[in-house]
Amino acid sequence: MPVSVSTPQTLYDKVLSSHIVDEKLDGTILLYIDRHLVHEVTSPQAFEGLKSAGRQVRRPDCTLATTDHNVPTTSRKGIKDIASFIKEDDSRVQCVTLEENVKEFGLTYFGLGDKRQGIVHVIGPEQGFTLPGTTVVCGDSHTSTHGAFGALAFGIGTSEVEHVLATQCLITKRSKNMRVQVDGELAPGVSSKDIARMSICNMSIEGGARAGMVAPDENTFEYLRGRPLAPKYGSEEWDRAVAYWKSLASDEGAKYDIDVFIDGKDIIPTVTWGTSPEDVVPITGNVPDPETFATETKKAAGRRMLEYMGLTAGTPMEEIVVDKVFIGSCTNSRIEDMRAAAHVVKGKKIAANIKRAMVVPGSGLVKTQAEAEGIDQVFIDAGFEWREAGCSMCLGMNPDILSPKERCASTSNRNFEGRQGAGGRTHLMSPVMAAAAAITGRLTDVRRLAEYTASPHVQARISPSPPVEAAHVDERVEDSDEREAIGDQPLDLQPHTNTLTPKGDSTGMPKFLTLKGITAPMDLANVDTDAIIPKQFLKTIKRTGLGSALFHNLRYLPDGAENPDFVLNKEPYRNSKILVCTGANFGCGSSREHAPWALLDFGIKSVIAPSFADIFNNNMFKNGMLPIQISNKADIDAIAAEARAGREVEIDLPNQLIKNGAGETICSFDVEEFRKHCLVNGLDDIGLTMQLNDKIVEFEKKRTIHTPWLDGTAYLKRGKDGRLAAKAVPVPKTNRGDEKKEPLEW
Ligand SMILES: CC(C)[C@H](C(=O)O)[C@@H](O)C(=O)O
Ligand code: SF4
Repeated sequence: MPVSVSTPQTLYDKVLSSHIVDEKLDGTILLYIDRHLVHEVTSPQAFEGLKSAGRQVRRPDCTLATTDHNVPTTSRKGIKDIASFIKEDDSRVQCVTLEENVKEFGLTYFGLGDKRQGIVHVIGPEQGFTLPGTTVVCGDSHTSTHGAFGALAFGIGTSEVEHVLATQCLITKRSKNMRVQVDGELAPGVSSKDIARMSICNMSIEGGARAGMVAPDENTFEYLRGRPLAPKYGSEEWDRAVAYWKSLASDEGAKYDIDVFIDGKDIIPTVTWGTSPEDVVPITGNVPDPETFATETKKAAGRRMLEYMGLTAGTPMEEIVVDKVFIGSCTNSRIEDMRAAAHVVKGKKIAANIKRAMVVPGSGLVKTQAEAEGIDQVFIDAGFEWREAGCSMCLGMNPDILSPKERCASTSNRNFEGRQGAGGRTHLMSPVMAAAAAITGRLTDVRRLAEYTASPHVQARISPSPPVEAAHVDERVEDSDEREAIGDQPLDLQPHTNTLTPKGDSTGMPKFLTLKGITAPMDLANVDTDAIIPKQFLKTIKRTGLGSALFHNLRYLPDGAENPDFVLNKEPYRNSKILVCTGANFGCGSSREHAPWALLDFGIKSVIAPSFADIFNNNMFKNGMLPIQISNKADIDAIAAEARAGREVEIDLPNQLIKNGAGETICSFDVEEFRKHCLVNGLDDIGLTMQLNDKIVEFEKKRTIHTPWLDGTAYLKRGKDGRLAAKAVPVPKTNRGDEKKEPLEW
């Protein structure tokens, strides 16, 4: 929705300010959410929360659900239903629970029998559900992908999923702006993941950003043309939308907090060597020597990484032999990725030492398109497996996993310990580089493959994707077989708003005032949420019972016995109430709220660290827990010293002080006023937001006037004139605020 301002604004500022429902003096913002994607892993507890509070989904028409993380990627021919198809109990329960929830709440859902099923971050753009200038959220950290369209898109935890389902809003605050500008030509062999819109925005989360955004331009409009949920191409509404989308680019003279300029020719195909996405080197480089790292914490982390990865410092990256190759994930499983990798593979065979090479398209539609282009056969002829859509070996919540010590060339986005399977070793890279590794059997500079540099795909990554024909897309949606296949889905969604019943009661959390107890010390940096709670424990549909799995891979030895060296297995730390970590970026990676749930279930209510990843930080607060950022090294060392001595530490939230067991102050700490208020009073966010229902209704009326394409019945059949069939239920006039306009003019 346009906002008129005189000072130059960034793209982020524009999208943010046009979605503010309410802003408090302390900067707390109630943000309206246009698009909510839902998947099976992070939603069960949210739906359960709605049910127990008797709440509805406020905007079913702005919510889209699919199953992706747990689903097997084996052939789905003859599939009867998800319950008989998924063999693994926990995965099946999670998927079936989602199906029950979408039915109960009337949401659009792409199940396994539907060609439109796929990874949330692939299907959103593919359907035109993701649109420029929108706010997009999902209980998944890689929601940042959708920023490629000029949307403000970010991952949220399960409590926030519940909040958005119930209120279509989210409580947030303003972020800082960083501009990254890549100029000039890209060198040959530099491709998606090294640099490309959706991949870059996808992995902006790995770079520490909450969201990545690219201003919409002709490439964006071309991509969106004819997508089922985009405004109808050629209609007055399309023109109106494009005019608005064009206004979103950052203004001349807009101010950024940080500016980064990169010359395209300096980018070399990049691979990871360690167990954090930041551990990268150019493929032409060597495995680094941790002894050259700046601090003792980094040196120790580097040594551990080399040991885990089975690598020796100084080894040329190109000498590293791989066992498996995975081309897929929300970073790199689109048709452009398939085409680029197939080009490298065409006419060749995978190397004899490759035990398994898999290609997993990001959605059923990507798969269908690739098959129409003969890409599947290129891979199959070379010895690859051609699979069905899903997250697959990116995370291994489904049967696609690495065995211990197996090394994988992977186009996914995270190389954390155990991410692709316990003991598995992941090297992240682009699709063309993974394809090259499959052919040579080792990490390989794709530019060495003779024909490669002459390929149109070398530079194709910065060109627009071929337009999707409108007729083709409409055909998919109107195809009667397909409608049958999804016959049990609530296709005739009603674009109505389930308005809130404002309840005065917003209490619901236990109050947090002071906390005194044993404090466990940790000296690791970048403690990721995969480490806090590994993927196999995400299959629960409950919030409780995860304490025994906390830090599973660090806490237990491969035979299941306790690791006597791990802090939580030692006395007195088995009874810790606080964790102090001296390394930065605690809780990075995935948005899984299971991480704070596991800490809480163990008994830890507060974590003290030099810095936190944003989603994890939010997730702690949403569970009545307190993350405390202490950036002063002397202070955090002093707290860690108390912890190491086995003495109690006290946190006094009302006075914002950390004290030693004797009650002497070690240091003070900052906490946002609003968050403190909620913790101290045990307030529940949803209850608070519900009290602002009038403002939300007011916002929705304006949204309908300014961006009517965001309300909708989405998948209803359209006539030749682009209008929805009579079966459609119009948006209630009271909510549109524009009596004269035809409600269903798409
Ligand atoms: C399961 C989900 C919470 C998680 C995420 O947030 O990223 C997953 O997609 C991942 O990649 O680790
Ligand atoms: S990062 Fe991997 S597991 Fe997470 S959404 Fe993307 S494909 Fe799925």
